[in-house]
Amino acid sequence: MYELVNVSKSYRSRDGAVTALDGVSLEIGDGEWVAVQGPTGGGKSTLLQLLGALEQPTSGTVTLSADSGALDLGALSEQRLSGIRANRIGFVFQSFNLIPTLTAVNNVVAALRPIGVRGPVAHARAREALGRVGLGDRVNHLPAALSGGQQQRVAIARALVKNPDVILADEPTGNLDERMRDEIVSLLQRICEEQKVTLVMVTHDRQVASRAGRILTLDGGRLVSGAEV
Ligand SMILES: Nc1ncnc2c1ncn2[C@@H]1O[C@H](COP(=O)(O)OP(=O)(O)OP(=O)(O)O)[C@@H](O)[C@H]1O
Repeated sequence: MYELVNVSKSYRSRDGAVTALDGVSLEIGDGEWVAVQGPTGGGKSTLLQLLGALEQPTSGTVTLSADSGALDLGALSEQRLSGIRANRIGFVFQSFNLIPTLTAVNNVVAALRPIGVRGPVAHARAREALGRVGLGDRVNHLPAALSGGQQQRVAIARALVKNPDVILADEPTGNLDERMRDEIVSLLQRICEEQKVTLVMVTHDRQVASRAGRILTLDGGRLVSGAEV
């Protein structure tokens, strides 16, 4: 799915350049579930942003497999990258990031618009995705009328509705209590297994990470364990 070769990422800040990732090389296979751990500032979110084609590496290569051959994400135009994000990558965040003025179903429909799926077809697909995450009876609720766990289910439905190849989740259980955490992780695990979707999850929670097939540990921008498949 992904191959990273000697990837570094620096940001310019007022105090000079900050190296967020430093010489990271790794592979992530199709359908793998990988957890990303490490101390704060270690580079976890930066890695997810590179995998999500939201940022490009300062040096090294990030390649994403495609039917047409491997795509070098650092060499593509913003237009191509946004097409890849819209079609192939689902994002799930700690703070859910739902649009507060849209109902659950319309939040999910919004993920289909950039790939040209609209109208009744989009609504049918969104309802079906909400059914898959156990929210078939909440489709017309606004986010504020849903619990945190339910809002995260809507966000998962929104990520999955386009049938992505990969879900990138940044602390998806960070705002949930333990019971909700376990439900959300089980849901993501089950759906990704069923749909053969690759799952990369940043988490500070060791119990969550222990359920992944592999744990990557980033410290000071360097990959200190988990590179080997
Ligand atoms: N847009 C940016 N501009 C400047 N510096 C940044 C930017 N994004 C990240 N950094 C810096 O890069 C380093 C790695 O940040 P990153 O957010 O990837 O770490 P993290 O492991 O996700 O941390 P946390 O667990 O606190 O979320 C940090 O020193 C951070 O301050």
